[in-house]
Amino acid sequence: MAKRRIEELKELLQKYDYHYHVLDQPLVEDSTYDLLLKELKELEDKFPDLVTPDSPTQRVGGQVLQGFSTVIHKTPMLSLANAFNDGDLRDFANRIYKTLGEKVKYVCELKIDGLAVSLIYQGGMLVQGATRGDGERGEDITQNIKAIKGIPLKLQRPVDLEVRGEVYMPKKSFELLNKEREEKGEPLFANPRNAAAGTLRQLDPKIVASRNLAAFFYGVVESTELGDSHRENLQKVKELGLPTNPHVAVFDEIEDVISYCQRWHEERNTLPYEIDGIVIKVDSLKQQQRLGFTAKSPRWAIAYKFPAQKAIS
Ligand SMILES: NC(=O)c1cc2c(N)ncc(C(N)=O)c2s1
Repeated sequence: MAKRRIEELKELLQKYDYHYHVLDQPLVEDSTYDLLLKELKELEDKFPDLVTPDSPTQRVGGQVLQGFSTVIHKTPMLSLANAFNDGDLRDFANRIYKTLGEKVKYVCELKIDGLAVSLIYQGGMLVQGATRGDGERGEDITQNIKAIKGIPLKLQRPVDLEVRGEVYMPKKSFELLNKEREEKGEPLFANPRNAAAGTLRQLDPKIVASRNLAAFFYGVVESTELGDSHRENLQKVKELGLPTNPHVAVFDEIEDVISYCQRWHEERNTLPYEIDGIVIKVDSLKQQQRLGFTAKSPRWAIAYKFPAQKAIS
């Protein structure tokens, strides 16, 4: 019966999307995927009242937008203070020890060179995607977010969640896109970050769908179920079906954080996406709360920035 088959197809396609775009381990050939999607589309055309917002057929909305409406972030999207050398990292550690009078664990994550976004899920369904904007107000890019296949339209559990992440363009997609633009005599994008930004600013979601953007999520804001450490929250985000970056490390000593930054500064070119540094956060949410924020950034986190890579001529 149609309703059951539609549910079955949605579940299959969502699983295939997750394995292909998040785990990078396809389960079926593209042709098989396309056939199932076509069958779902035909069934939904025959039974339009059985269409649900989490159906893969709803990823690329119909209309081209006239513009983006403004979103006011319930919790501001703050920027990170920067560290440019080992000394800055040691100062960061000393300030924290001075304030707390106790040791902390540091969580280190790759700083993805993309575009910060904030997603809101209600009852597990994606209801809004917004850019950072000025931190207080961003643009509503929900339509474009839905066109990014690695971003689930429905979470593995029906939770209410606001999650922060970075949308980026993998290096391979960037090279391909610039090759196409060169053949068409169009201006080239300077780097994957600009290409991702330019793509998310498109008013036509079909263009976004064609550009192969991806995302990593790294911060939980509003959630019905917060853990008590950043590491645990990252694990929760992953279990809910959101893509998270695999390179996460926890250290007790800032000297080990420094070597981790050094290592990734050397190895960054082996990654299939661009990073511009390492984000270091205090792991315990209680200790984060005690450290609080300055006017514009958390005292419990810092971005270790790599020196800009010389442009490859
Ligand atoms: N501006 C910010 O707060 C952040 C920016 C970024 C970024 N570009 N990449 C990764 C993380 C992370 N893993 O926390 C953060 S946090």
